[in-house]
Amino acid sequence: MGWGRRRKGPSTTNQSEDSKEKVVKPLKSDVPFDSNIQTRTYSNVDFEEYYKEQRIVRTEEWDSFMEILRKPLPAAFRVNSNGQFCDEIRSILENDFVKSLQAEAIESGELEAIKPLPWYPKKLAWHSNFSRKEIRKNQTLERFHEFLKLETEVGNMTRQEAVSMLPPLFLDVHPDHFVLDMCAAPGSKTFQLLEIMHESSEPGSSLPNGMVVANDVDYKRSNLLIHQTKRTCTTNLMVSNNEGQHFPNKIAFDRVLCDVPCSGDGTLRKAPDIWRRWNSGSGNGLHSLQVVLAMRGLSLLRVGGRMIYSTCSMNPIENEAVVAHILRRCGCSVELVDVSDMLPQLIRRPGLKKWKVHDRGGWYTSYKDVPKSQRDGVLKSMFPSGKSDKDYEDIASDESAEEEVCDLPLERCVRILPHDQNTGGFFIAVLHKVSPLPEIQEKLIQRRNRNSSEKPQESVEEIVVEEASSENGLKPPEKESTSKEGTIELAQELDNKRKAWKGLDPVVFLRDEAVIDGIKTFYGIRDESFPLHGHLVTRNSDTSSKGSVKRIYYVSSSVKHVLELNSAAEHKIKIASVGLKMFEKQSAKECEANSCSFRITSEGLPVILPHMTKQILYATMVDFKNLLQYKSIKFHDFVLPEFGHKAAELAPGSCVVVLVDGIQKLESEAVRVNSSTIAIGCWKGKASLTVMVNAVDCHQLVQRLSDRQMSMNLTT
Ligand SMILES: C[S@@+](CC[C@H](N)C(=O)[O-])C[C@H]1O[C@@H](n2cnc3c(N)ncnc32)[C@H](O)[C@@H]1O
Repeated sequence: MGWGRRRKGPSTTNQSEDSKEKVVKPLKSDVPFDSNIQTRTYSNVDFEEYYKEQRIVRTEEWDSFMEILRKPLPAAFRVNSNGQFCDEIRSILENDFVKSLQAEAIESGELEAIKPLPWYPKKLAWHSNFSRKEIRKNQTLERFHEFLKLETEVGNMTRQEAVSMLPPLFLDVHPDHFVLDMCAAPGSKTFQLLEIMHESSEPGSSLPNGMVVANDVDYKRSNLLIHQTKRTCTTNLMVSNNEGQHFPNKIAFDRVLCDVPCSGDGTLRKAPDIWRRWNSGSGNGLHSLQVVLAMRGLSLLRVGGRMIYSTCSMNPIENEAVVAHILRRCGCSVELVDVSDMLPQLIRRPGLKKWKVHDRGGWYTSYKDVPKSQRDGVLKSMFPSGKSDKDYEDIASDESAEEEVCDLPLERCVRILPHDQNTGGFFIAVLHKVSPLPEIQEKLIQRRNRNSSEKPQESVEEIVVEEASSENGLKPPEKESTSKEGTIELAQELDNKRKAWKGLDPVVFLRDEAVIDGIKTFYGIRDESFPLHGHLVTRNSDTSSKGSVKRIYYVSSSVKHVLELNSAAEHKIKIASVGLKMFEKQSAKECEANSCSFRITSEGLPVILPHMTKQILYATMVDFKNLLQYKSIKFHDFVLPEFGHKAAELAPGSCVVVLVDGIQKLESEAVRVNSSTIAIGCWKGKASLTVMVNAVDCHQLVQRLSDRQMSMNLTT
């Protein structure tokens, strides 16, 4: 609301007496000459007036609601359930930091310094009563800060707002699900979705059959996501840069997370600058985009699938109004799910059934009161009844004078308010697709009538996908190419479309048989255990000027399938990143005869190790720790000479050193790899073994191994 741009309030327009009564007086900032410049950082008169009017809390709660909004948000973090040290980290939190930070908590008037979030499974998510700023600045908290920093950097923990952890939990993701995260960046929920998907798979067992497509229109924010999700070491992720509302309708997803762009006033405690900028226009301005994103999400959802619509805003125009509108559009084909039995420890409020709409002209309780001049910005879908002028004509005037109440079961929506459990504000609606959307059904009937004599009967689901596909010019592939030949054809086709997306290199299946066979032979990888053909991809940017490949990524069968669909659909999905970087070319100088020029990357190691039968060394703790500490050790300098001999005998080049418990296991041909196996990538040179792990990971590993030894000493 800028200076000199005020419009007339509705009370000055030509309206009936009835409607005048229902128009609430304008906000203070709409009154002429009342400055909208906020002098205090933590207040905004418009905000207060708006939410009082919307009655998002009871009058007697108002002060506690406002009080907590002015307090910094406590830090929250999650332990990565797939991390190698998950149990250790949880135990350090429970047994060390809960006690050692307690004195600090008492001093600052809190009962507990850190505690597990009661509603998050397996004590994996924690809440600290200190804000992120306090943790950074306070000296006593320094050790805790260092711990959080290091474990976050190596991927064992993730800092994430408590409320932002909710949508992936409500989504109920299984390992075989195809999941679309429509507005995914910077990616904390994508990370969590992948964790949930991988949770039940042990290293060595097959990769999950499902996958996550993490889409965001903003490529810069997507880079944050790519960086953040690197730590999950997943082969089951594709990152794309499409507009969510135009996401190609080729794949029917089992789950869709629609965490839409919003005004974000639920994050006031974390981002206090919102106090200064807040106005009701932001929510109104986003409503239409939120609706189209949610509608697209539902059309991409397979029948029987679940979608979460979520925002970090408290504004009903971005929340209940959007949900009500999409429910009205979808009729009986979509249900709002009652999730009151999920996460019983979570304190939540029901969705609102009544709200009003505000713009620069003032407040409106129903669409018929909105002057024509304001109707560009105030839409009928923003109101509880969603009625148009025509609809109002059909109802008796005394009935239409009543305050609008939405007749949909919006109480099933989940509202999280900051003062209920010391969090940010959040909104979640869980939607279940019962049948194809009415718009699709309509087309289906028309088409059946047209083609009934010519075409064999198709299943509804096929037609939903096809129907949606034709909208985007997408056609199903003739058949899935699984053979080497098929892969080569696909790669050639992809090559022909190199310029498909400006600024993004196309994904190309690796077809160099010599490279693939070289890798398989050198590391002893058998096709029946871990097929490489058809699963290795690269990009132009990962190819040298002479055409030789520098980086090779591994994609799961699910991702491979989507790549093939996308290829058949003329690359409508704009792929920013795909799969897991597994092999990287070493410079010619480092590669000797009998060696493979591709080393295994740190992120690829956990995935490929269970399938390797060659280039593995087994080290005891002392030599393993020495390697981490000194980075490079001559063969004859290892504490256990036998280990040095084995290292000397190994083929030169990339290898893996696995930590084993006792000397007797050094002989073992293959240590069974499980989630607790500790291994590092190394390079076997002429006279020494060199660690190929970055300094931070080395430091963290030494730290964890020391902790482990210390706790073992204590128990013996
Ligand atoms: C609330 S944030 C998402 C946060 C994310 N889900 C997470 O947990 O880290 C909304 C995101 O939507 C993206 N966005 C905005 N308009 C979009 C559109 N039309 N299609 C897809 N993404 C969009 C923004 O770039 C932003 O990253």
